Amino acid sequence: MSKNKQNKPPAMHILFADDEKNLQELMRQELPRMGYSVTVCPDGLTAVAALERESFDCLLVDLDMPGMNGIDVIGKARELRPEIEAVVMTGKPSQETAIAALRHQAFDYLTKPCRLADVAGLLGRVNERRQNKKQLTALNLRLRHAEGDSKLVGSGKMMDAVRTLISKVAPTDSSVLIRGETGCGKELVARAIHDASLRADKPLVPVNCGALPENLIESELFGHCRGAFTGADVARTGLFEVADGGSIFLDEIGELPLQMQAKLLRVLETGDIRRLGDNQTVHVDVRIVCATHRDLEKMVEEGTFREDLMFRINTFEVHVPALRERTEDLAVLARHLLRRHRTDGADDKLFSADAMEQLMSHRWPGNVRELANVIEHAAILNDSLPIEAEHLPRHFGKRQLRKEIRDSGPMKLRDLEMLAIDKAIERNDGNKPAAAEELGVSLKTLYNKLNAAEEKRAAG
Ligand SMILES: Nc1ncnc2c1ncn2[C@@H]1O[C@H](COP(=O)(O)OP(=O)(O)OP(=O)(O)O)[C@@H](O)[C@H]1O
Repeated sequence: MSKNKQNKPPAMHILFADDEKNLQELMRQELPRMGYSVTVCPDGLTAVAALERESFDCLLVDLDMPGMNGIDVIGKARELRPEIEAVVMTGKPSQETAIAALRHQAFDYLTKPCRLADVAGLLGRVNERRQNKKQLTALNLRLRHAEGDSKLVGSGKMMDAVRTLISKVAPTDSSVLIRGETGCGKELVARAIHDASLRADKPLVPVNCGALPENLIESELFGHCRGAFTGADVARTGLFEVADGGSIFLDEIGELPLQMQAKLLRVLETGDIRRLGDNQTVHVDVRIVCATHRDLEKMVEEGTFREDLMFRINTFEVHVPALRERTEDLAVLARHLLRRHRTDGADDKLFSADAMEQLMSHRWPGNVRELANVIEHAAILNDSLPIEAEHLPRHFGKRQLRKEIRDSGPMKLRDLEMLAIDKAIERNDGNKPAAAEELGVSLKTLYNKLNAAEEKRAAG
């Protein structure tokens, strides 16, 4: 097979229905020459019978046929083969028929007599649209895979409360502020809100405010004109415009610099955005969903977050609980996350009792994201099921600590405490607030203990 042929999209299968004998013959002959296969029908009823029997990519149908007209054939085709692209042909064009065709989502409209070149051009466009739809489906699949399943797993009391809040606020157009620790599922909640809203068929555009370089935030959010700044070689549509009609998810809103907070507030209040370098404003209709793991009230006190912006975004708050606060969901979440990698095995045989006990006894400072990573690690290491404790990451949980205690011989309680502290700091790559969180003490207590140990060491 030549390379060219390999790249060619598969030919379309066309259903042609028209009562004109000449046209039937013409299409029977010419459509295969254009590279398409065709089934020719002399009337509407025969066309419907063909639709029941075979699947087609495109329906080319005359409007006026004896027995069943073209609009009814399209209607039936929509029921039987929803993916089909329909093109209407008529010798007597009128506004009513054009409107009826559009109402049935016909792709286009051909007036008879039509030239073969017009038919070829139109079928080329139908084919292109088909390819674009396929690409879109493939991209959506990839996106779903990258984002994971958007189902909110967990049936404990706390997740039930979150779900109730989502179902109440979703259908309104209120701004929502989602709060919770890092990795606890805030983005998933934002998606659930959007999916249950009246904007569900429009885009949800996620923006990680913490990941955008400060000098690019404004152009990312509001767009820019060509030449607006050095390097702006082409105009760019901002994410607010992309989200028009849908929702924007401003993740890590607490990371937004003060100057941008002021600009964002203006946009939220008026709905008008101005591209960088443009004098005109554009009106957008966007629902705002924000998330943060930061204490915004404290930031307001410290002067690093605008109070007026906080009031604008927190009309409605959803608090997503940390994983350690809802251990009742841990087993079902662990199974759900393992199913992202494995489809074999019965649900109740996915983890050994020992492995599950270790998962249950961990404090999960990184929440569900940490659990997802631990499980991915285990799924890669273990070909068979159940997942055993030894497949969990080496530094994981208390296993390592237990082993060190066993290997170290007699030990003072104080030393045991220091060992737990050292391990927690090591596990969290030196991040003391995360280590304190994992140990279940305040950061201040952790520092006090470290200082006391240091003083003791210095004193010999
Ligand atoms: N209730 C849940 N059910 C199923 N999967 C979940 C749940 N909560 C979180 N996850 C999964 O955990 C991972 C992290 O979730 P998500 O990105 O929503 O967290 P986040 O709070 O937005 O994180 P960050 O604070 O870092 O932005 C994702 O893979 C997500 O699918």
